[in-house]
Amino acid sequence: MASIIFDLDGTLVDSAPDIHAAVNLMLAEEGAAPMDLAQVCGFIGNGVPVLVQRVMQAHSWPAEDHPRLLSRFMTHYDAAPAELTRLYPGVAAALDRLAAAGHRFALCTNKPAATSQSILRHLSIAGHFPVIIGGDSLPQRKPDPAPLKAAFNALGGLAGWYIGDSEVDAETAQAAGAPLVLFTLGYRKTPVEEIPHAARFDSFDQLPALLERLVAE
Ligand SMILES: O=C(O)COP(=O)(O)O
Ligand SMILES: [Mg+2]
Repeated sequence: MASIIFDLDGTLVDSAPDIHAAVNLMLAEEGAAPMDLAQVCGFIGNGVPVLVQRVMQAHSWPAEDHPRLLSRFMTHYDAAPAELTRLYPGVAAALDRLAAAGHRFALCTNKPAATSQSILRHLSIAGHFPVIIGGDSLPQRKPDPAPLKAAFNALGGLAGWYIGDSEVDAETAQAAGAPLVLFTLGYRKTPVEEIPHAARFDSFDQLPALLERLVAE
C-alpha cells in the first residue's frame, strides 16, 4: 500500500480549454483582446494569482488591477469549471485499479481547493480523493514543498509518489524529498529529459503497472 498524490491540471485533467474560456470572458468584459489557447496553457501551473498576473503582463496591464481581475477570472471560471475539461484517457480506470490494489490517493494542486473538488465531482472521480490540498489550502503554494508534505501527512505519512506534469511539480517533489512520476503529455514547457523524475509515462493505461513495479522495488 502506498500514497499516490496527484497533480490536477495537465495531469488528471486537460483543463486548459475552460481556463482559456474564463480568461477570454474576463478580457472581453475589460475590452481587451482575447488570447489563444496555447498562450494561456503556458501560463498554467503556479496557481490562479500567477496566471492572472501573466495575462496582465501580456497586455501590459497596470499591476494595481490584479485583485479585481483575479476576482473576475474566478467568477467566470467557477461558473463553468468543467464544461470543456476532460479526464485524460485511462484516468478513471487507472484510479479504480490502483484503489482496488489498496493504494491511497490525495490531490495536490495549485488550483483553489473548492474549484478542484467541483471539477473532480463533475468528472465523477471525487470519491477517490478524500484529501485535496489546493493552492489556497496553505500559506505556501507549489513549488514550496509544504502542500505536498501536507498531502502525504494527511494520508498517514505512508511512503509514496507524486504524479505530476510540470517543472513546478518536479521542483516541489525534489524539495519534499518525494519521487516524481512524470506524465509527459501535460503542460510542461521544457523537454522531458530536463525535468528531474523517477519514472515517466505517456498513457494512464501504463500507470498501474508502472506504480506496482515502483512499489515492489
Ligand atoms: O496553476 C494552477 O492553477 C493549477 O495547476 P496544477 O493543478 O498543475 O497545480
Ligand atoms: Mg499540472
